[in-house]
Amino acid sequence: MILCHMVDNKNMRDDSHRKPRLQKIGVFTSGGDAPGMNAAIRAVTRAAIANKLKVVGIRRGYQGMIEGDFIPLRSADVSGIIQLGGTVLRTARSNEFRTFEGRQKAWLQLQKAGIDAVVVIGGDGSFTGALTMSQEFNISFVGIPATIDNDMYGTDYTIGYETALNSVVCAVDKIRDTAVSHGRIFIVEVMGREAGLLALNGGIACGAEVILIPESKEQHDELKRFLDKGYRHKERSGIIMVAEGDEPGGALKIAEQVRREHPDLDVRVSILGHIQRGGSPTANDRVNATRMGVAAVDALLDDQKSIMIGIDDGKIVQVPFNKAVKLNHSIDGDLLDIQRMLNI
Ligand SMILES: Nc1ncnc2c1ncn2[C@@H]1O[C@H](COP(=O)(O)OP(=O)(O)O)[C@@H](O)[C@H]1O
Ligand SMILES: O=P(O)(O)OC[C@H]1O[C@](O)(COP(=O)(O)O)[C@@H](O)[C@@H]1O
Ligand SMILES: [Mg+2]
Repeated sequence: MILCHMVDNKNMRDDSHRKPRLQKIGVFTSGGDAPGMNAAIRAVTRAAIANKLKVVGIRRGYQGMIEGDFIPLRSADVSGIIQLGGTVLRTARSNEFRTFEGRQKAWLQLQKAGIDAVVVIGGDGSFTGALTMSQEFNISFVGIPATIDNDMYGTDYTIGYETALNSVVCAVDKIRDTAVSHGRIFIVEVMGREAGLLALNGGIACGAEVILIPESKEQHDELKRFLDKGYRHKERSGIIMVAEGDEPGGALKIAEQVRREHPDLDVRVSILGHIQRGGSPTANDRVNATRMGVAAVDALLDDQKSIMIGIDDGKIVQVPFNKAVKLNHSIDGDLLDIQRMLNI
């Protein structure tokens, strides 16, 4: 159960309480790109225009904000992008924004462009940056969670996760074909520096024999059990799914260990890498991005600041940034139990 504030969907709005000062908003994407970011940019732009606001696209994340890389966005500018992966506004990881001087430059650029409030589409790092800047300068941010890691507290979905999960499943199904044909153990590494959700659900969906994620150390005993007991299949094949951020290391480290302890096994490594970040967003990613984009503009019009829009149990919610970034999205322990039970 996520503790956060539920919001009703308001189709008929009474705008009389709304602050007249809000005239121009900025929107940008930041951190790792995620399929569905474009659907969110489109929804934010058109919802803002529908509410008589001007919209400015900030290119290349916080780095573009520092450099004043701004473009006006009209309705036609976001035509034909809902189905595109990546982000038309481009993205960046900006070290300069981590400094006070960098954030001050960014604020001066926003002032110069007359931007009153900003929608940030990104992950935990982007929201941490937005929170810090809003505490130092007079600017409001509302966030839309977009990361293939799905590692934000307070929302069941982050934009891009479902698309990435499907990419993992498509890739691993193909790896399974060759693993079985050759009787090989494949150690497949999926993205997630600190988060194992892609590995966990991808592993379940592909029937992986072992799943290794940073959130559960016990899984290494599972790996040992699996390798020691031999195999169900006399073909001696199997898929070991490992999250990039797993201790003591990713797939290459695990492969070294398996080869050392079981030199008889034919082991291969497959690191899926950035293929997981690209591609056309799934229908759900587009719908969620669209709902959250509209809700983000609504929140700014309601004078909200430093909150993330999320989806909890199908409903739009607002979660304070400090909760969304500091608390963890918990892993469903039942899924690990199920995986162990079925792996007999
Ligand atoms: N603690 C921080 N203080 C200020 N800015 C930050 C902080 N953490 C992240 N950022 C900014 O947010 C950007 C995106 O964060 P990152 O962690 O790379 O991606 P994501 O938002 O997808 O988690 C960083 O490149 C940096 O500019
Ligand atoms: O593309 P980069 O900069 O190497 O970053 C890789 C990281 O980005 C991600 O794909 C997404 O992370 P963020 O959404 O936090 O940016 C991680 O799963 C992965 O560890
Ligand atoms: Mg992140």
